[in-house]
Amino acid sequence: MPALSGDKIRARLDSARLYLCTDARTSRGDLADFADAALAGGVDVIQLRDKTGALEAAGEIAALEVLAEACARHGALLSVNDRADVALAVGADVLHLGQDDIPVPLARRILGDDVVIGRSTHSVDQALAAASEPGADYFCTGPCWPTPTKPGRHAPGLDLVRAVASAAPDRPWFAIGGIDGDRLPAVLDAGASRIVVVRAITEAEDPAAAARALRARIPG
Ligand SMILES: Cc1ncc(COP(=O)(O)OP(=O)(O)O)c(N)n1
Ligand SMILES: Cc1nc(C(=O)O)sc1CCOP(=O)(O)O
Ligand SMILES: [Mg+2]
Repeated sequence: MPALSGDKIRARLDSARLYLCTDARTSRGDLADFADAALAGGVDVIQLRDKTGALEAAGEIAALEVLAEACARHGALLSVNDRADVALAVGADVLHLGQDDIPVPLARRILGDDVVIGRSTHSVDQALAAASEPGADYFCTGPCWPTPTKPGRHAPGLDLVRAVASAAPDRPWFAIGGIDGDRLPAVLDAGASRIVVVRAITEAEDPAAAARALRARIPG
C-alpha cells in the first residue's frame, strides 16, 4: 500500500507538471544523488523505467527503494513502469501501463483503489479511450517527436497534442516524447500543461538545473 491515501496521491497528480522517467543508472552508480537533484529541481513524479536489461525484479525493487526515499524527502510521487506486482511490493503511488501492458482491471485487482494508474496513448482514439477508461487516472500522449528512448515508435507529433487539448479531458494528461527545453514552448502552445521527459534530465550535466529550467517554463 502507498503511504499516502488515494485522495492525496490524486491531488498531487493533479498539480503535477513535470514527470521524469529514469533508468537505474547502474553504470554511473549515482541513482540517489541523481534523483535528489532532479526532485530538488522540481520534478513532481519520478518513474523507474529501466529497459537496459540489467535488472531482475529484485534489482528493480532495490532501485525503487532508493527512489522512494528520495520521493519521501521531496514530497514527490513514485511511479513504477509496467509491473503491478513490483508496484505493490514497493508501495508505489503510481503504476504506468502502456497499450501492450497488463489490462487496467487486472492491475486494479492487484493494487486496489489507492494507487494511481496511468496509460500511454499514441492516437486520438486511444487518448479519448484513456480519458474515460474505468480504473485509469491519467494518460500520456505522444511521442511528440521521434525519440531514441523509444526506438521504432511512430511519432504522431504535436497534432495529437492539439487534438487531445481541444477535447479538454477531465483527467490529467501529459505530453511525452522528444521534449526538451527548446521544444517545450511548442508543446505548451499545442495545449499541453504537463510533460514527461527522459533524456532532457537524465542526460543533463546538471539534472537539478535542467529540471528547474523546464519547470520554470510550465505554468501552474
Ligand atoms: C509516464 C510514461 N508515459 C509513457 C510511458 C511509455 O509506456 P509504454 O508505452 O508501455 O512503453 P515502455 O515505457 O514500457 O517501454 C511510460 N513508461 N511512462
Ligand atoms: C518512454 C516513452 N514513451 C513514449 C510514448 O510516446 O508513450 S515516448 C517515450 C520516450 C521519451 O523519452 P525522451 O524524453 O528521451 O524523448
Ligand atoms: Mg510499458
